Amino acid sequence: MKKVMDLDSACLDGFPFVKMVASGNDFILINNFEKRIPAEWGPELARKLCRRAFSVGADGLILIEPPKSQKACFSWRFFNADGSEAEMCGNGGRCAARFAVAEGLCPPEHVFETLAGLIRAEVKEKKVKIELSPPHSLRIDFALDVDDQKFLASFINTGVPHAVLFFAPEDLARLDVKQLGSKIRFHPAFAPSGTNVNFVATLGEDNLKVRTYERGVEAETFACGTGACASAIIAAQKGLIKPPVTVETSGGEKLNIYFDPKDVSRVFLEGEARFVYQASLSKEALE
Ligand SMILES: N[C@H](CCC[C@H](N)C(=O)O)C(=O)O
Repeated sequence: MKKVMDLDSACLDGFPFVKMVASGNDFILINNFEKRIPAEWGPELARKLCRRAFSVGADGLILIEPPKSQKACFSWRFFNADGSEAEMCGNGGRCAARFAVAEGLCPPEHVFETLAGLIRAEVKEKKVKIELSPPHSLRIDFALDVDDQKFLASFINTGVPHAVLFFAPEDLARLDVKQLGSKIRFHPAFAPSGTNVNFVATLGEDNLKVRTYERGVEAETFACGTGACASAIIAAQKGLIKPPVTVETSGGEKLNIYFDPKDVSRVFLEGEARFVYQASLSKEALE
């Protein structure tokens, strides 16, 4: 007898989903308003569906569900590819907002619920702008020893935790992001939750290049929305750039970040969120 905890692939056979991408950060989105997918299945469903080559493949899985509060038109569950549930995802949030409008769940301007708080979204066809939850836990320029290397790091939580380190552009280009990123991601300084790790170069007074090692994907992704915002805020606090900031992501697409350097409680992330395809699950995709 299968417990409800065990994912029942048979009942997911034929279940509709869409694949979306935001600057190379790609996601599987499912309209779970009827709550046919129990919350307990989220981690295992994410691990199975996000596994590239063996299934759909994505950086994360997003379940769109009814809101808990009157202020929002949907709530979501966000799971990284490794099955870990994250409080927030900037690029995933932009995809979710566009998907919710396409599904007829929300008007183009709406609010949705995440574990990091309420997120305000503005959908204008492919271009989506969201306001993050107020960033917190800012720490600028502290020493970080990684094995026998010493780094100057900064930290901020933009819905999820982000460490930020600055490099010269030529050093950033040749950096082994996976090797160094994985060491910092699990560094004791960021225990117990760990952190995403952003490697940043200043390209001009309003232009950054950001490469991100993502917690829960455990790899460099082509873009990280909350990481781009974290990098822009810290660069401004260090006097390196002036907002609005254009962030060049690893995948080559640009993200626009808006905020007042004197009041970083309101941060806006803007970029394209695109539909790649819609399909239905085969139970074999869950084997
Ligand atoms: N991997 C992140 C969540 C997704 C963040 C990223 N995809 C974004 O666009 O903000 C974490 O577990 O903290």
